[in-house]
Order: sequence, then C-alpha cells, then structure tokens
Amino acid sequence: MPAPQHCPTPRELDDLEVLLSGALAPRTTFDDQLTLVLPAELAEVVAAGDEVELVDPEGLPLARYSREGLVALGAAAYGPFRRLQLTPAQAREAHAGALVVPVAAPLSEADLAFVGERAAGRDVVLLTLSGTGTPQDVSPVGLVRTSLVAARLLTAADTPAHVVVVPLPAHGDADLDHALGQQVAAAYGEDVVALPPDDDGSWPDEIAAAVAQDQPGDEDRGVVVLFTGLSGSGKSTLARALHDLVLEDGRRTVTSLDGDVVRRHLSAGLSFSKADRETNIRRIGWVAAEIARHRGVAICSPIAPFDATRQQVRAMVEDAGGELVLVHVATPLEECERRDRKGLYAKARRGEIPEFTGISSPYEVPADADVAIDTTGRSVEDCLAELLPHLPFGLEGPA
Ligand SMILES: Nc1ncnc2c1ncn2[C@@H]1O[C@H](COP(=O)(O)OS(=O)(=O)O)[C@@H](OP(=O)(O)O)[C@H]1O
Ligand SMILES: Nc1ncnc2c1ncn2[C@@H]1O[C@H](COP(=O)(O)OP(=O)(O)O)[C@@H](O)[C@H]1O
Repeated sequence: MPAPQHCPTPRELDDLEVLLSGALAPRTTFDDQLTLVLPAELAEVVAAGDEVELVDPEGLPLARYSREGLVALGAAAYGPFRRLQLTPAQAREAHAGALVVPVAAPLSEADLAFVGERAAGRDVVLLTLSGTGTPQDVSPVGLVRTSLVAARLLTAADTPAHVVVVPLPAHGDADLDHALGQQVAAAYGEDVVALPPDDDGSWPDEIAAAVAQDQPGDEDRGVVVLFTGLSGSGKSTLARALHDLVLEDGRRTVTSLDGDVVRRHLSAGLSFSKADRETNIRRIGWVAAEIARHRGVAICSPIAPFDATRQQVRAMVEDAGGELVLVHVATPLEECERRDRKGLYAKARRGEIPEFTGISSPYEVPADADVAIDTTGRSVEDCLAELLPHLPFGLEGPA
C-alpha cells in the first residue's frame, strides 16, 4: 500500500524546507517546538511506525515522514526567488569568507552603514529570513525584494553584497524564533553579525519604494464585502446596488459572487446540509480571497449561516492581504417571511423544503459584523448609505 499523503500548512512546509536543507542541524526533523500537526488518522499511522508522504499544495512529494525522521524525496522547484534559496553548504561554497547578516526586516540607512563598516571590504551575505510570518513591515517576497535593493546599495558603496534566502517561518514564540534565527545564521557562515535592535527604521528611498509597492495603501488593498443574512433579507438587492456603485465610481475592478448564482455554477450539485453549506461558503471564500490577492473588490451574498465558516473566509481573505467587510443584513425573520419573494418560506412551513434557514436550519447571528442593517421599511439607498462608511475605499453614494 502506498504511504498516505498529507499537505502541511505553509508554516510547516517552510520548516520542512529549512530542516531538509541542513540549516537547523543537529535538528533534522519535526519535534515539540517545530511541530507538524497531522490529522488523527495519519498521526496513528506514524505512531504505529509507518510512513506518511508529505506533499506540496500541488501534490508534489517532498519527503517521507516517520518516527525515524524525514527523508527528502524531491526539492520544491517553484516559488519566487527560489534561485536565491541556497543550502548552508551551497552558500558557504559560493560565498566563502563572507560576513553573514541575518535580515528579518527591510534594512534602514543605519543598518546599511553598520553592515558596510563591519564588512570592512569583505563580501556580505544578507541572509534573508523570509518564511511565513517572519518578516516585519513587508510580505515574505517583499522582504527579498528589499534585500536585493539593499545588496545593490551596499555593492555600489564598495561592499559586495549577496542575497541568500532561508524560508525560516515564525512559530509564535519570540525566544524560540530568535534562537532559531541565530542557529540558522551560524550554519551559513563562521562570521555572523546581528543588526543592532531599536533602529528608527528610516529607509533609503529605494527601499522605502520597495516597501510601499509591497504594502498597498487602504485605497488599493483587496476588499471582500460579505453580506450574510436570512433568505429574503435583502442581501442580493444591496449587493447589486453596491456593485453598480463601484462600477460607477470606476476606480476598482469588482466581481459579484451572489448566493443563487454561485449555486448554479461554482457550487452546482451541493445541497443545503450543514456540510454542503460549509463547502459552498469556503468555495466562495477561496475565490473571493484570490480576487482580493489581486487587489480587486469581491461582493458576496450567500446566507453563510455558520460563524465558523465565516471565520474561515475572513482568514482566507486576510492571508491574501485583503480586508473583509462583514455586513449582517439583519432583517428579522418575520419580515423576510412576509416578503417571501420566491414562495420558499411558505413551502418550508409546509415541510416541503427541509433544512430551511430560519425555519428548520439555524442562522448564527455574527458577533463580528462591521455593520448590521435591518432593511425593514427602508429604501435600498438608505441602507446603502449606512453601509458605505464601513468600506475602506471611500465610496460616495449616488449623486
Ligand atoms: N433549505 C434552504 N435554506 C436556505 N435557502 C435555500 C434552501 N433551499 C433553497 N434555498 C435558496 O438558496 C439560496 C441560499 O443559498 P446560499 O448558497 O446563499 O446558502 S448557504 O450560504 O449555502 O447557506 C436562498 O437564496 P436567497 O434568498 O438569495 O438567500 C434560497 O433561495
Ligand atoms: N431596503 C431594502 N434593501 C434590500 N431589499 C429590500 C429593501 N426593502 C425591500 N426589499 C426587498 O426585499 C427583497 C429582498 O430580496 P433579496 O435581495 O433577493 O434577498 P436575499 O438575497 O437576502 O434573499 C426584495 O424583494 C427587495 O426588493
């Protein structure tokens, strides 16, 4: 029987790469500090002395994992700046005798002066620690870009500098992360110097520009507006009105992911069981997060009745660098049922539609909504005016 496969989290995948590179020797496998959390059934496989195959998100086998440790299967080949990811052995060969400087944040003017002074003419390796959650002020790939700029500036000032990337992630424990950073740096060279702390962080213009490009202002961050509420509460109507307003404004691209429309395409075939509703919302969240990653606006209007699934959408959007605006369309059940545009409530009351939200299936009221709008007895324009101040990109109502 082939070993069962498992795709670790981004943090675990980073740890896996660093462990396999030898940069954490004598540590060579996951342990109590560098944890690998397996689903219960796979944890049992390992506990029984068998192997699990660890794969990347596309299914490429990376390593075999068992109680005995890790065995590398294939090196991950993709990802930005992979050519700069050298193992300690490769880096020591390519940059013998260089001064190693661990870098976890964009270098400031003072940092550059410090490195130039300490190098005193020697080559420098800017050991850029760009794993999940490690860089300060920028994304992991943004940190590498700022290090490349820093290397150019140092080289131009007669300190030949090179960038080597290590995907050392953060583990939520500052002491552990500091110790790991030191351990990794020592693996890359004999001569390591740490940047002084408490720098005022004033960046040279070129580095400031790379940071600014990496961190869009609120005006261009991706935004996902998630309308949640009972059937007939007014989600689609408000979503459509907001969609048109974004188009009229013209500054942003916008995609609508309406509940009914998604169910005819992306989620065709799914039922209204709890599990299928969760799948439906996670699919919407996944697409919306991709839209946010490209700095677009996504407007979603499913019922999304479960808090835990809405939280998953929030996490997906934020991981993609976007902002989630959660709008609870809080029209009470009585009013939704009175409207009963599609005759569904009447059918649900007669027992002809099982698991109908609000009647025979729960709706968990969000505690984390940015705004709750009861549309009862109000115009669409009025409700929209209540919503607009909660959007991060300053939209004005219809003229
Ligand atoms: N059992 C049951 N419960 C709730 N809703 C039902 C059900 N069966 C069909 N419909 C119709 O499907 C629309 C809701 O689909 P969603 O994808 O938004 O629901 S969910 O978020 O997956 O819970 C919902 O549309 P809206 O009225 O636009 O909300 C209903 O028209
Ligand atoms: N202020 C309002 N905002 C949104 N919808 C309203 C409002 N007042 C009345 N309605 C009516 O309520 C119904 C809401 O239906 P819809 O937008 O499809 O809800 P949902 O998508 O939540 O099922 C529509 O018939 C709409 O015209």
